[in-house]
Amino acid sequence: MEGVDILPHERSKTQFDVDAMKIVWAGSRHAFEVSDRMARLVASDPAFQKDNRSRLGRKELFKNTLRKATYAWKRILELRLTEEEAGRLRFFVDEPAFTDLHWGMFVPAIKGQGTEEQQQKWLPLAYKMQIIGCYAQTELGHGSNVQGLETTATFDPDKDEFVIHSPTLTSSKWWPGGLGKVSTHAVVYARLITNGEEHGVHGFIVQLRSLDDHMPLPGITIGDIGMKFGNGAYNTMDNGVLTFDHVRIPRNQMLMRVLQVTSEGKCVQSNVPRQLIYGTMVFVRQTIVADASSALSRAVCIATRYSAVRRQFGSQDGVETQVIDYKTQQNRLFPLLASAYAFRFVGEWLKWLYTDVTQRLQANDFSTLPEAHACTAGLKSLTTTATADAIEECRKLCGGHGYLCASGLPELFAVYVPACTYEGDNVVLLLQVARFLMKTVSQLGSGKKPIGTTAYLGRVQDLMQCRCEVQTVGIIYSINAAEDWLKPSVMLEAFEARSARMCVARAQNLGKFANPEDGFAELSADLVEAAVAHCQLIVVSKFLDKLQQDIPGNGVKQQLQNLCYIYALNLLHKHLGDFLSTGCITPKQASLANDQLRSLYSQVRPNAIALVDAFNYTDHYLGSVLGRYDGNVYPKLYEEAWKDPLNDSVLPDGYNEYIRPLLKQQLHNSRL
Ligand SMILES: CCCCCCCCCC/C=C\CCCCCCC/C=C/C(=O)SCCNC(=O)CCNC(=O)[C@H](O)C(C)(C)COP(=O)(O)OP(=O)(O)OC[C@H]1O[C@@H](n2cnc3c(N)ncnc32)[C@H](O)[C@@H]1OP(=O)(O)O
Ligand SMILES: Cc1cc2nc3c(=O)[nH]c(=O)nc-3n(C[C@H](O)[C@H](O)[C@H](O)COP(=O)(O)OP(=O)(O)OC[C@H]3O[C@@H](n4cnc5c(N)ncnc54)[C@H](O)[C@@H]3O)c2cc1C
Repeated sequence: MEGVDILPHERSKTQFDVDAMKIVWAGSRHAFEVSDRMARLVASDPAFQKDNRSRLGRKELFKNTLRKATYAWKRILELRLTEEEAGRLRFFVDEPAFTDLHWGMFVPAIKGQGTEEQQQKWLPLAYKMQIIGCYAQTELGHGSNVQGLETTATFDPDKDEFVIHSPTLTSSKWWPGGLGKVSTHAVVYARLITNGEEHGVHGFIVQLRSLDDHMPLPGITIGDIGMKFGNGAYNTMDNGVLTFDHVRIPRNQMLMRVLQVTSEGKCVQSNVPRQLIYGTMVFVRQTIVADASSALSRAVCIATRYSAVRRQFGSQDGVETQVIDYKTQQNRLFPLLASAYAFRFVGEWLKWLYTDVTQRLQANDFSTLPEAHACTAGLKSLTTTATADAIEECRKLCGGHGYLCASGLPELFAVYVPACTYEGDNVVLLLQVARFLMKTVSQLGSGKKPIGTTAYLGRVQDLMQCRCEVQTVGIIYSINAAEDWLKPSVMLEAFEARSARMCVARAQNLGKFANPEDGFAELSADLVEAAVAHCQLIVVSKFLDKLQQDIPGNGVKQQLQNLCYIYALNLLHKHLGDFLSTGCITPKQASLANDQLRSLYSQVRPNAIALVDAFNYTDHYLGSVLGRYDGNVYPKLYEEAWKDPLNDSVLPDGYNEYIRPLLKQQLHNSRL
């Protein structure tokens, strides 16, 4: 069987209701319908064509993005799309643009950190896009260390104004998306100084450009920071540089929900915790987790379809083997497929957690903010690292053709990989999780019961006193055969015990240092490992929780169960050192886990194509010849090659200047 016949044949082997799975993936029937409608709308509109992106120069590329972003906004208004529909439309347009920062960070920063009055003034302008905003926090010298920012906002009580100033080169704002060429306004983070005293970093709304002619206002120097990794990719975004030379703004443009500055320059702290200044990052990190499952599922969809189409070796009956049938290919691909589903469900849960913490904050309940910070930071780190690695693995899974831009994978990697850095470097974020875990463990002795995602540390409190010996974990007695690994309680216990034991061991080591900060610095690599274990436990437990829900559709739950156990058992295999060294499982049980994993791959194999079809991606969104729905890869790849500008003429530009004289010279030399 060749070409276009392969994927229909694969689909005929499916053992579950794909339409029902599409709804599980989307989150609800309503979400599916909205998403499906928006995907078709974008795919059918030539204005959203994107297949030439990697061939455009920077200026052309950027102008093209301006056209698409403004056209998308026009369509949103014309069609009176809801916020949900607009969000999905943006998703399928699939091109980073200034509007992401306007809607994704500028608006949320004003909503989260502005007073009622400030929201009433600025949000209507932003909602109508009469002003365009960005989020100007990072500087040339400091990104991770927010308290180290150097831009100053000095209050001048005589004029009732703040003076925003960049005192050094390293205080130049550097990186904000949308800043370089488009934004008229920014939320600028600067050190607040009143009456000669410093009061930490706060957000200020600053107008950057004239609303008449778009020229930078006096005292403001502004530009783009230059080309970034990859062709096309994130170069559609005008990440910018910005300096202030004593720029004055009215006092009421400091975002004052957390701290108010009076006209005399007195600072009045509200009852809101200071950490709320970081609230926009919590919001965006949560959206980044949801986005990870999208990027990962996209890469996996391409690699899975192509692995079914591609054949190499093993011709017994004259037909070569589909590469998806090689166990090594399955062992690399299926855990990524499982991760896409796992990240989808943990993303759903995180959205719930974020909504819950936001409602509590509105009611002045700040108790769950530290957990929300730890979860968003940790899961952002875990999912983006895994997704960036997975996209690259998918490229390799597609062999040589994966390296072609036509596969869609190089651009996907280039556009995705900065997610490991923006909104917090992934290691820096794991260190935040580690701090949270160490604090939780240190409070166990005082009888404070951990709640939420750390409740397990309380449940296994007896472990804290013991010497972490093998016998203390119940799973030791529960797993005697490979199938025993398919018990949810066993799996959960294994991950909880591993994480708890790693946390306790790290806490005990920290206790050996006279100065805890010295200990934290010295042991930071170990602490990061404990943070990863904790975050992996969250993902596994949320997937297991999902399976407890009523999931309609023939065979759907069975497939999800298979994927859940593939996700967990593959992690167990990859981190076997942790599980064995903490005495959570025995070597024999580890070997049984591998047997079970292989068996699950065989169960997923006939359903693999349907499991990626359930993502419901259009060919437009996938942007990949290898991942085409119809599997017609070779003719289309051949066709695509001829579209390259190098093939516009038979002789390349430069033939007469370089190739011809070279060949003539060689000929001349050989005759001598
Ligand atoms: C209708 C039409 C719609 C049109 C449709 C369009 C739709 C588009 C929508 C798109 C939506 C979203 C897309 C968004 C696009 C995203 C693109 C990404 C662009 C990138 C942007 C950025 O990168 S912005 C800059 C981000 N920067 C960082 O992340 C910096 C990282 N550093 C930090 O977060 C902190 O400084 C760090 C935590 C590392 C250091 O803190 P620390 O040293 O501990 O010191 P302190 O600052 O003193 O903190 C102490 C205590 O505070 C706690 N804490 C820290 N952070 C937080 C937090 N975020 N929340 C709560 N609490 C926090 C910390 O735990 C300490 O607590 P303790 O109790 O005292 O221990
Ligand atoms: C594409 C892109 C878009 C961006 N958009 C925006 C935007 O819109 N607005 C905005 O304000 N910013 C934006 N940023 C900036 C981004 O938020 C920062 O780059 C990010 O927070 C990382 O900070 P940094 O660059 O200072 O890295 P650094 O902190 O300098 O990291 C360098 C290395 O040091 C390590 N490191 C740093 N601190 C520690 C520590 N305490 N312990 C151990 N290791 C450490 C890191 O792990 C990393 O390996 C963007 C960045 C990118 C790449």
